[in-house]
Amino acid sequence: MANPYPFLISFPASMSTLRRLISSRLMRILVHSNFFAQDEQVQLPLLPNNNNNNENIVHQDLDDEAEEKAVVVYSLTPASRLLLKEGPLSTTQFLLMILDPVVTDPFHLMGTWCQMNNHGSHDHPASPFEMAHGRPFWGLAAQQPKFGSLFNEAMEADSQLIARAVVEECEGVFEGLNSLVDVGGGTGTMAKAIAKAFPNINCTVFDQPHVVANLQGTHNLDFVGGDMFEKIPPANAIFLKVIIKHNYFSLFFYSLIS
Ligand SMILES: C[S@@+](CC[C@H](N)C(=O)[O-])C[C@H]1O[C@@H](n2cnc3c(N)ncnc32)[C@H](O)[C@@H]1O
Repeated sequence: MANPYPFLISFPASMSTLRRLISSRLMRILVHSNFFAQDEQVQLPLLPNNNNNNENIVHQDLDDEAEEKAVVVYSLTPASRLLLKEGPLSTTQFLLMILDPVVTDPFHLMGTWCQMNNHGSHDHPASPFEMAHGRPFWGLAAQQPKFGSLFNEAMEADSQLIARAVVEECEGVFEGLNSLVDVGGGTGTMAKAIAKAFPNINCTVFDQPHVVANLQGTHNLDFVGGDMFEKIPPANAIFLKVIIKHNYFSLFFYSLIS
């Protein structure tokens, strides 16, 4: 069957033997970790350097002389399909966010921060994140619009993936509800999916004022700005997704990527 997820990896003849070897090893690791599936290995003439045939994932595996004439065909797996930018359930933005230096830099301070905590110091920063950036996560996300947008897009990508399972597999949870408030609901991806699947439920997305500013609702969806620690809009049900204490934000992401 033709690979429905076209992708081409080719190693030009100009590439050094060492780099080819490294690329070949890298592909093996990616296959081993289920990022690619190795479909077949066929004896074919080497592809021209400027090959534009992108019907299959093709990798010229040049470990030894025998393999020099072989072409190994790979295909994407369910895990790597989630990383296709164009896919409806793409998690690319989420990955880009957790790999952003704003998120990764604090990990380098994790050891120092833990030691400060162990020594009972009272004026230590609340988290490795605060130690690196001098302010809490939400403060930085609000003050740096570029990172704020990256974060919101990441959460939208995650919600798109989860929303499908929630509305299709957990239908019963929403039975009998007239209203629901998604507390810390971000830009409303999850609430939009719920409001669409259950038109009788009035959904409110409640988040920090700058996050929901200028977002348009529908007949059964509205956006309200505020601080969840002060007051939340009343509703039959409260929905919480990925709401965690900011002190542990770094640890949360650490557990995601480790
Ligand atoms: C990790 S995100 C989760 C977003 C969304 N629930 C999701 O899963 O896609 C946490 C959300 O809580 C919001 N938030 C943080 N502190 C808040 C507060 N004090 N009051 C209201 N919302 C807050 C953030 O702006 C962010 O959108």
